[in-house]
Amino acid sequence: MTGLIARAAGVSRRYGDIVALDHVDLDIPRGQLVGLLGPNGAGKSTLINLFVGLRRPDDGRVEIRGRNPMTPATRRIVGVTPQETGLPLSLRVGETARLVAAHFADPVPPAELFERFGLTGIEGRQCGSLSGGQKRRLAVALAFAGRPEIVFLDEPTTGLDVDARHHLWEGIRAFHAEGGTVVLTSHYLDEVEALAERVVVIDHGRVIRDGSTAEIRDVAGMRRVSLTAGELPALPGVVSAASDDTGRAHLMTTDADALVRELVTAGVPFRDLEVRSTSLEDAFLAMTANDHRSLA
Ligand SMILES: Nc1ncnc2c1ncn2[C@@H]1O[C@H](COP(=O)(O)OP(=O)(O)OP(=O)(O)O)[C@@H](O)[C@H]1O
Repeated sequence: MTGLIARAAGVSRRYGDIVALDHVDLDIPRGQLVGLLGPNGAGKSTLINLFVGLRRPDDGRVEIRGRNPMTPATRRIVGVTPQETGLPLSLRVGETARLVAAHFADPVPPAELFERFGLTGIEGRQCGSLSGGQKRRLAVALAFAGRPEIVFLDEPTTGLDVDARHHLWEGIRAFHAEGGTVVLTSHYLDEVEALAERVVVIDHGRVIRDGSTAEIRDVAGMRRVSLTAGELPALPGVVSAASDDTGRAHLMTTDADALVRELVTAGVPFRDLEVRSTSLEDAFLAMTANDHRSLA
């Protein structure tokens, strides 16, 4: 089946005076792996809560496969790991997995799920005795138990060490490779770069950018120009400038060629010039900084 699996159309959600989402439009085609990126309080979790039917929008419409996410039939095709996971602490890991599996007609056998998410060997442990990282991995694994069509993962790898993160990534990638749709939020920008094919940047309850990971980087078009020099004159096109402990200057610019030409024209004595493309994190910071500036 192709086409859209999830849609938010003109969605707003307020909590008292706080506008958590402000007229958000977002279409998610079946099979896509989408990263939602944004600073704390941007509205990412609120959007996920609407998609999984935990809350209703104040305005607009949210649909999963064209239907209300709150209906039981729709919930059965949706997997979710919320930001804060409440596992039954006195149940064993295997029992918990079987309990979750019992809600579905054709669940993934727990052993297969554990294998996929690197949890084999802890089936007999009580959930309450697991480390924070193990609890997190179990909670994420359980989102896949019912062979969902779409999975929403709110900061799936928070608090995990590098190995555990990579194990989870493999599980998520395997689901996606079989045609599953994934929407994840993350504060780890390398995670979004590593997993997602599409990045939706949310800030102040609005979608401020929507594109491929490469496009998002290009939109900001930022380059980092690093050099060792004495006092630098005012240079056009420099978005931000900083120097490190060694006195090396790092200039963020949207036009590295023009900046280098300007340095030469101005007769600035410099050495060890380096021009690098920026990480998504740098681009993201530049984007939100630009947006805030344009509002000023
Ligand atoms: N139940 C609630 N009651 C009141 N305000 C809320 C509630 N849930 C969220 N908010 C507010 O709505 C805004 C959006 O919050 P949300 O949790 O969706 O952001 P987020 O992008 O997921 O943030 P984070 O990255 O910190 O998890 C914030 O200002 C938050 O304080």
